[in-house]
Amino acid sequence: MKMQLSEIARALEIQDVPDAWNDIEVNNVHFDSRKLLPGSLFVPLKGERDGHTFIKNAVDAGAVATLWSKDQAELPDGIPALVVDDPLQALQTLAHYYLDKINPKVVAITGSNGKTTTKDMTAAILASQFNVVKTEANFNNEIGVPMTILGMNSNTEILVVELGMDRPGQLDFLSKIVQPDTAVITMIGEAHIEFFKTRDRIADAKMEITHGLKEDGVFIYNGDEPLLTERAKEVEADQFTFGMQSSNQLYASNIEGNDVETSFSINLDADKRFEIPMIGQYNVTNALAAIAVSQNYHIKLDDAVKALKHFDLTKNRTEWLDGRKGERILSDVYNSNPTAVKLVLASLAKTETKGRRIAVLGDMLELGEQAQSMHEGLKDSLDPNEIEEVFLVGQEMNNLYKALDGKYDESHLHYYQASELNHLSSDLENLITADDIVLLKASHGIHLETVVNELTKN
Ligand SMILES: CC(=O)N[C@H]1[C@@H](OP(=O)(O)OP(=O)(O)OC[C@H]2O[C@@H](n3ccc(=O)[nH]c3=O)[C@H](O)[C@@H]2O)O[C@H](CO)[C@@H](O)[C@@H]1O[C@H](C)C(=O)N[C@@H](C)C(=O)N[C@H](CCC(=O)N[C@@H](CCC[C@@H](N)C(=O)O)C(=O)O)C(=O)O
Ligand SMILES: Nc1ncnc2c1ncn2[C@@H]1O[C@H](COP(=O)(O)OP(=O)(O)OP(=O)(O)O)[C@@H](O)[C@H]1O
Ligand SMILES: C[C@@H](N)C(=O)N[C@H](C)C(=O)O
Repeated sequence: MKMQLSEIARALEIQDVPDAWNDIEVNNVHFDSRKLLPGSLFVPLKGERDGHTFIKNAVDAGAVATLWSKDQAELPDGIPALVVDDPLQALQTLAHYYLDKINPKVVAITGSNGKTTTKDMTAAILASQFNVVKTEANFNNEIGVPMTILGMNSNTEILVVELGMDRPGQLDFLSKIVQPDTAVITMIGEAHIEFFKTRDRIADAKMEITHGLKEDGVFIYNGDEPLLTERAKEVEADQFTFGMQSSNQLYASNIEGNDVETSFSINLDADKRFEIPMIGQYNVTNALAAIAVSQNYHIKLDDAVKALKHFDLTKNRTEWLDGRKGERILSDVYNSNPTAVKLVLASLAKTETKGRRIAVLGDMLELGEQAQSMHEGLKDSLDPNEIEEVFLVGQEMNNLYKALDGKYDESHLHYYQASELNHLSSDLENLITADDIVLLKASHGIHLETVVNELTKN
């Protein structure tokens, strides 16, 4: 972004600012002094600590102005301060103002799983014809979405923004900030079900993404999910469905996969053959969502084919890596929940290998009272004839460990406390050979990426 400080003050309805602010240009916004660039507006937020205490760091890093909570005892030295009731709310207000100013088309994407992958795929296809800005990494909540909006530049034509939630009402709030022209729901799983109790209530919360949809907006959703098809009847906007079933307006056929890519055809044009550099039928579903969005913006299918062959995928989403001993590592460690684990285990079981298939599964968090049964329920996705070695990590995975007793010989079934990741890494190092495939999947909070880093470091 580029804005005069005086314009930012007007956007925040701050009166009587110094004329000198007309000559101060702000070219970035950040809430972390360790990451902000010279010329930035610093936004002090409260986490474990209070961001206000890092104002000197922000000034040293080149901040040219700062938001400042009216609750602070005194103003900061040596930097223009825009005094506001709440810096987070001010960040959101500024983002809404800036979105209106740039006025891009907005594609908003949510879903229990697949938001980030679909966002990356969608942005890649749309970029073949438009100037696109997309959510970086997983910046998808009440802080991340405003940051994404403020990351646009004056010639941004389409904003592809990921909207996350783990409580009712959050998507309603975010949808009304971004006011999408296109709202996408990838699927309904069990992510954060601890705070919803049922998938029905997760679906209710996901449908909130349509609350900010523009008058002439389009709602694009996974038509294979009954929880969505039934709720879509209440949505007045134009709609478009994608999925594996031929009842969808866009569906895939002739799906073929190997260990590094998956190809498929679509009903819109049988002559087109798509390839994605990922495994898993679920990633075909994500690609269908992206293709569906692209047709809303009249992108040629040939351009969609090209874009999906090679696109910039955010790390740790079913990502192939090379292990130190020559093994292939499938890193899927950003998050985890039952549907995702079952699907990625099914993909692993079908992946060709000269050696063994090894699954390293960490706890699935935020499942609430269903945690035990959902962890035990993974036993049906593990077959020693397909996945020879199983390593389980975390308190909840102890339930699966017990459930697999008798199905796996104890010499091929291993259990670790979440605090024993170093022990797990060394045991894996000792076991793995160059011909093996190793899948690692766990919730973010288990930090299985530390094991991935150990297995892949040069
Ligand atoms: C407020 C904040 O910045 N939090 C980030 C901060 O957390 P922490 O509590 O550790 O902050 P500190 O106490 O260290 O510092 C306080 C503030 O001071 C700043 N600061 C610190 C040191 C310094 O030298 N200079 C400084 O300026 C600092 O920046 C703080 O502002 O740090 C963590 C580690 O980096 C961050 O993770 C934390 O970020 C929070 C979680 C956040 O919300 N970040 C957003 C930008 C974001 O979108 N993060 C996404 C993950 C979002 C997510 O999990 N989404 C869920 C669904 C939505 C759930 C929603 N209810 C939610 O709350 O998230 C999903 O399932 O996808 C990401 O980072 O990937
Ligand atoms: N369509 C899908 N259906 C089921 N599981 C999926 C789907 N897409 C991705 N996954 C699984 O979810 C993992 C995370 O994918 P991705 O990051 O795209 O989801 P997300 O919704 O952005 O997650 P988060 O809520 O953490 O942002 C993948 O590595 C894969 O295991
Ligand atoms: C980290 C956040 N995006 C998330 O998905 N949390 C759940 C609990 C997970 O990590 O599986």
